[in-house]
Amino acid sequence: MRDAGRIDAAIEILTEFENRHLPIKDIISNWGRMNRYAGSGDRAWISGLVLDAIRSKQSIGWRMEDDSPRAVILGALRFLWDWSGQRIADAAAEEPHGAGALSEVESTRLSEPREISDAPAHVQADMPEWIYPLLAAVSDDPVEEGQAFTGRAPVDIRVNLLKSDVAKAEKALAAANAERSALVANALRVPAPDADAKAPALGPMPAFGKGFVEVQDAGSQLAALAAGKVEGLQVMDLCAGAGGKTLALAAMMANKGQVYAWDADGRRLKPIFDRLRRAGARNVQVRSPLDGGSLEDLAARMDVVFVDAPCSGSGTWRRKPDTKWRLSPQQLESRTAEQDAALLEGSTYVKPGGRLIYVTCSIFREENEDRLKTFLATHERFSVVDPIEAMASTGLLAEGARERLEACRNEYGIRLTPARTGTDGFFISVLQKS
Ligand SMILES: C[S@@+](CC[C@H](N)C(=O)[O-])C[C@H]1O[C@@H](n2cnc3c(N)ncnc32)[C@H](O)[C@@H]1O
Repeated sequence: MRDAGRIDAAIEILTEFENRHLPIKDIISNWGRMNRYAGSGDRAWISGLVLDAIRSKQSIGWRMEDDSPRAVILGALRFLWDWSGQRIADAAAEEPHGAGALSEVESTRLSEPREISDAPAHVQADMPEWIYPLLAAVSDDPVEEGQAFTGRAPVDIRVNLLKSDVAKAEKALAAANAERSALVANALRVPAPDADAKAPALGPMPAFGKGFVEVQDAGSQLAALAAGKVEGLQVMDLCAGAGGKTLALAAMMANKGQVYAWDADGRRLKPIFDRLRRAGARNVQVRSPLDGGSLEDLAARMDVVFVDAPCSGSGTWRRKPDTKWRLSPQQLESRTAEQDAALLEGSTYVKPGGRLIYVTCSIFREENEDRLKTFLATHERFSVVDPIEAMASTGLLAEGARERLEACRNEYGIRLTPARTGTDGFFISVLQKS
């Protein structure tokens, strides 16, 4: 496809998103199914543009004085992809697949947009207006925090120490420009590609197929490290889902001790079996409500219970930018009720002297500090302990990481954000039972 047709397709997809409010991933794959002539390069280019536009759609709409999908896509090309006004005008006017010649007003707005510094704060932060105060409550510079969520995310990789080591993995992924993580000793980072560049295809690389490495955000890896020294212990991953944290925990345990992986929604556990096999993790017992499994026998027996709680996913807005605009106050409220339930349930499996790790990939106080405060008010045997100390005890923090993490600490745990740590947003807390 020529750029003209690709731009028109991006406008069509963004229009569908604005009209139907469905997950953008589904809209893009549906578009691909209906337009089979588009090759993989075209689809990557189009979805790259659409996702960039969605990340910053409010600020672009403000600068263009028009928040229509057409204005936002044209503005994304100008302000994010750095295309000249002439290049955009030529592509738009191209027959027969262009989106239609630019109007005089569009040309003027592309060349002389409004100053973003004059926009209201939530527009500068590219946040829905109702969310901005939630961000402002947890950050000294909410605009900067919000803007950091508009960037493309890098791909972080966890080197599976059950099967490989960092030097070997670095060599195996050299073609993808993988570099060492500044936070986790056994992690690599493939930087996000520039605007219309294609991301390297990591999946087909042998290192992935053989289980030497796993894709996992460094923030998620740090969350697993908060379980501390777990080798030989009895560990429960209560909200295991597809097993991201389970795999990291099993590797930290060097296959010694036992992990019990559970999820209230047994269907979510489906990918875990293949992933465990590939990773060479042999100390994980998956229990599922789907086949009548239960955790009853484990009450008050766990050294560590890991609660990777369901959440709004606000920390992952760089990767799933549509969720920033689709989140509602009602959804946020239901998540907090689920968090209280998961925390309460998890606590029943912790033995005296054991630890309860509470993690969300959300930055909001409502899903983190407030939940912990509520829980601690009625569970006096639990108290907050130092999550950074727990991480450091694994020996897997990268040099210098400790100082960076110290800046993220508060009385309940640590909050990671794209602006502060260059990771997805996470909250990580460690409680100890007396
Ligand atoms: C954030 S996701 C887990 C992601 C997973 N740990 C990973 O690293 O890939 C949260 C999971 O918690 C599950 N869940 C929600 N409430 C639960 C509860 N009370 N007990 C167990 N699982 C629960 C959900 O079904 C969902 O799969």
